[in-house]
Amino acid sequence: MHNLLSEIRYSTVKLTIFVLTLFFLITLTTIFYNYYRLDSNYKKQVASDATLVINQIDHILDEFNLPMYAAIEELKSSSCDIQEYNLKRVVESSQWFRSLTVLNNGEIICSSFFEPNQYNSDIVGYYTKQKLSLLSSKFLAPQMPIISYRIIRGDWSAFITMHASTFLNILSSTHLSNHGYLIINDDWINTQDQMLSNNRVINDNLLMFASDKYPFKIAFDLNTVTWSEKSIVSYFLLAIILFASFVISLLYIFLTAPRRNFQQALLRNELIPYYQPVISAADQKWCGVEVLARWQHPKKGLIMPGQFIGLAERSKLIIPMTKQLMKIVAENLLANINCLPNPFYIGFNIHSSHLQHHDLIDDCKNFLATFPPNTITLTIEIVESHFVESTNNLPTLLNEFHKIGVTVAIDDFGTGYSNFGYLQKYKIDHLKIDRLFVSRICNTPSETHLIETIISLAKKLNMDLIAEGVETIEQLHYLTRQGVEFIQGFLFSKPIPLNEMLVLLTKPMKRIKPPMIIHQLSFDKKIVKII
Ligand SMILES: Nc1nc2c(ncn2[C@@H]2O[C@@H]3COP(=O)(O)O[C@H]4[C@@H](O)[C@H](n5cnc6c(=O)[nH]c(N)nc65)O[C@@H]4COP(=O)(O)O[C@H]3[C@H]2O)c(=O)[nH]1
Repeated sequence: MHNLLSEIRYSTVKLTIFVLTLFFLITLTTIFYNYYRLDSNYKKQVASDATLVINQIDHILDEFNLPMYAAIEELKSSSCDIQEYNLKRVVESSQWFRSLTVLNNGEIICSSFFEPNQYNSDIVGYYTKQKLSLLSSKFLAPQMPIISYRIIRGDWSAFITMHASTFLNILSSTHLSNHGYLIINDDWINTQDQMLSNNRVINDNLLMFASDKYPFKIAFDLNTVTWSEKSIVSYFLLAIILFASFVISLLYIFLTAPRRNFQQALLRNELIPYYQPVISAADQKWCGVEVLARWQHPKKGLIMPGQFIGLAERSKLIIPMTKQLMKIVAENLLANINCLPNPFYIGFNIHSSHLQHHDLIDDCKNFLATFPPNTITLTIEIVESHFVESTNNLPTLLNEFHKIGVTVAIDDFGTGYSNFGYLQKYKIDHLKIDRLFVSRICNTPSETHLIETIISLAKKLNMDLIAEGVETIEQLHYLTRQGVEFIQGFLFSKPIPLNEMLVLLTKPMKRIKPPMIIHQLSFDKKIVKII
């Protein structure tokens, strides 16, 4: 039994862990899936933005080549005096560059911006170090970084200067406008026109893209990107998933709490048997007991079956509960076998699900084997509904019970079923008249006829009758006169714990005599006398 309970506990714990882990994994996967889906979509978006920016900058630089080469060619054949005006016109008409300067053998020949007195090697070196340079302007606009672009044709070369913002504006038009950088050689500038040292920017989350045509790169720093910029939807989705996880976990814990409590009760042996005497109507002596479960709750006290049998059935703990009761009853009664009348009737309520359970027969065999032979009559009480709705294996099962000496009783007989065909179909030993009928004895002729019909039906089918819920002397005598063999009810005793039962067994059962006065009951015009 303990093994079975531990098994149930173990499998429940396993199931709980499994469900929670599964749930946790699903939630986590969903979160990561969404995160990475958004993240990879996001990275794709950044890459496509980067391609657009690079193409646009490449295109602008391409456009510079033509006027620069043209200026070199012009200056090869004419002087700066003549060409200076043209250079200035070219610059004015360009929406991009701010100066155009032509050099020969490294010396400035003509410039749209520099005066001849500024044509020194300092300027030349500064602006023509690289094909493309990012510089802080010395002359153009002191506060604004500039870009210089140089082309070479033989001994001749030319460079233009332009505001870095020309390219930075393009960078700013992307989704990550605030997190973009333009990198020329090793010089970094952000979209706010600030030149930075690269070690302030380099990190693992930096996406960098290089132009194939020109020596520049652009970079986006994803580290500085906030969630809200990535996607407010993903944020919201995460919150919903986490909230749903929380609610479902709470629901799970809340809904499974009664089952867990009951399971704990079984493990702590809080489910105990109470015994209600079954009395022989003929001599009013003990014949046996019906075992009725009680939950001895450590805080709530004694809990009646009406409050937990349903839970035990729903949570599939009714079988372990019955097995545990059988074990306790066997121990209780074996220890006191000498106090018991011989043979002693013991009735257990068996739930219909237990009848499908393959080891019920073994449990009954083991129960009987606990006692010396022929000292105990074990009866399993099955509610009427199970016979009516029974499956095909019921006849086989009933045969098996009879083979091992277990008798079968229909419990709560007559409650709600009008088709009694099953009574002939199955071999049933006892019929327990429900206390509803017993309580109506002598009420009206029709109700009395009903119980008479049940009694005569049981007799015709050779079944022993046990009347449940006998509370009054009138009911007792009426049932005795009708030939009901066994009586159970508060008139003799309520269900009691073992110690009280043992005390009761030592005393002779109180004998209930017929009423001294002739009791007259009037049903319409008939007079019935109960003596
Ligand atoms: N008013 C009144 N009541 C009387 C009188 N004589 C007996 N009773 C009550 O009638 C019920 C008889 O049990 P039941 O019909 O099998 O009905 C049982 C049975 O269906 C179920 N039950 C109890 N123990 C078990 C169990 O171990 N296993 C299963 N499967 N069901 C159980 O719970 C039901 C209720 O059990 P209890 O509360 O113990 O209620 C018991 C008993 O206390 C009386 O004279 N007057």
